[in-house]
Amino acid sequence: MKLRDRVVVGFCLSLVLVTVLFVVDLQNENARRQAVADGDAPSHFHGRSDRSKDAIDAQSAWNAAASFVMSTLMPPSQQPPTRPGAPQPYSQAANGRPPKPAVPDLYAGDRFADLTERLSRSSETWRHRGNVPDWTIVRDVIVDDTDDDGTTSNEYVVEYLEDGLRPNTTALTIFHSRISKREMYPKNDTYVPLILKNMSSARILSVAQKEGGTQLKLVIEYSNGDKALMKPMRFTREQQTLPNHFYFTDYERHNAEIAAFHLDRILGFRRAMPVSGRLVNITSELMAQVTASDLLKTFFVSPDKNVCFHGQCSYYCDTSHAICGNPDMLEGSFAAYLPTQDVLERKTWRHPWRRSYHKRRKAKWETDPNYCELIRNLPPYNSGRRMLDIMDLSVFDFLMGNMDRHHYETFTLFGNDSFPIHLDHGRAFGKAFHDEMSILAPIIQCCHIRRSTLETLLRFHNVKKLSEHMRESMNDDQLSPVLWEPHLTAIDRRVGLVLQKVRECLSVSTMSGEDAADESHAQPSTNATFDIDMGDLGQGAKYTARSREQT
Ligand SMILES: Nc1ncnc2c1ncn2[C@@H]1O[C@H](COP(=O)(O)OP(=O)(O)OP(=O)(O)O)[C@@H](O)[C@H]1O
Ligand SMILES: [Mn+2]
Repeated sequence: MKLRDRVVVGFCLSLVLVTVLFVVDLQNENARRQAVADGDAPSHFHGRSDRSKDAIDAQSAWNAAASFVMSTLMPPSQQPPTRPGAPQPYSQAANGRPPKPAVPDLYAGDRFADLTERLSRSSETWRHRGNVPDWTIVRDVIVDDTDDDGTTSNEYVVEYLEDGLRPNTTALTIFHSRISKREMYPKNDTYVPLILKNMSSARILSVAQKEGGTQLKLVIEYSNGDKALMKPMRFTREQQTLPNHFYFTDYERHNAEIAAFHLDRILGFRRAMPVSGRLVNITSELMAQVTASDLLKTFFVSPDKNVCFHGQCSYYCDTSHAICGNPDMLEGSFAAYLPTQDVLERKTWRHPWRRSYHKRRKAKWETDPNYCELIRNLPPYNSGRRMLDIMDLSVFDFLMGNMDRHHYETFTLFGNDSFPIHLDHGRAFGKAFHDEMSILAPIIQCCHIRRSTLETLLRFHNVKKLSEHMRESMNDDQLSPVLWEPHLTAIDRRVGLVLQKVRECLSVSTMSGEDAADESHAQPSTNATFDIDMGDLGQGAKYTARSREQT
């Protein structure tokens, strides 16, 4: 081939090559434009075909779906750690993670017709009616302790103490004079709303720290001389008990105190003092009214320019656990003050189903299934109302998840046959997605329930839900909504769980023939055989409130 021919062929070949390169480049350019129009970043995709883009899209969608499924469905312990040794999330809801999946409500569709039928049987079939003189022989599950005519005899503080109480000039002093042997206040009491209103709006005259107890509380005095016990807000409503905290190291929740008062009233117990929420200004309403220097010197301004204070107490009273306003507005619960001890003395009792307050030890009742037999032989549980009051307290605490019932108090004026005061509910409403069945231990182990309490629970289960009553009742509170919704769901679910336990008690007692009229099987008193120290069950002499954890 001549040189001229070679040049022509080479030129033609390079023309073809340039044309091919041009066409390829044109295709890429079209594809890039398409990718931009699809919203995809060009850098993800230069030089790849549509098929490979689809594959990448599918892969990333799967990865996202898989990581979502992993994070929502798998328990945290099985999830691969994001970084070895990385700190684990500190709390459940406050950190933005989705709340736990709903807890199944096993008895939502069960109307407990068997329990309703049992309650409808004529009164002649009730073996124990009125005061129970001897609990060692009672094996009835449902016990009716109202008198034969359906009434309950009562005595009032005012009949005894007219001279000792402050003059009846405020709603609270009148309330004090009407405290009775049966209850703190009567049904539909008109003084309760007045007291709630005053506590949430009256001018605060003085502020001091409450001695005793483990966490910070303030004694608030109003211009009319009335007092309230204030527990300040530490966390938002959604904050749950920290997973690694015991019941005795849990923080107190101001909203739990408010909700517990409403729950006690709705259940018809009326054994708690009225508690109201209030938004206060830390600077002008609290700090300005403090006179004690040891409290005053704990107030400070945080780096975020919020006003804070921490007070002095044995748990969580330091700079790192300070109570802070926003920037100086703070929520708190305000519990109406009880009459002073020198006027109306109270007695402190160790709760028979008290927990161990120890991180490793168990209480006697947790290991001894016959524990109730010990208790039913002991005063004040062996006669009168106290046994049923402990069962009521167990229902009350179970519904709100309160594990911190170490002691309770009664008014000594009325003797042993008087109600336990429902006090100190700051550690209730801590776990909305967990039902702590051990709180029902008194009911499970003794198998007794007061007839009126059972009727009330059945009504809440079958007619208007307890959560609806709670929502309505708490609606007027200044801090409404008082409870996080999952706690209200939990309350309804727990009503079903109590009813189921009562049903189980009834079926066991029927199977063992204890339902028959013959009571000859009554247990002899086992007073002589106690092998544990029950010495301080009757009083709280050994009780120190400084730090409750047992070492
Ligand atoms: N409304 C009230 N009026 C007067 N005194 C009260 C009132 N509520 C509680 N107290 C008293 O204050 C003490 C401490 O209150 P509370 O138990 O609510 O606080 P706490 O810090 O949770 O205590 P603890 O750590 O002992 O459980 C109680 O033992 C009780 O005698
Ligand atoms: Mn407490």
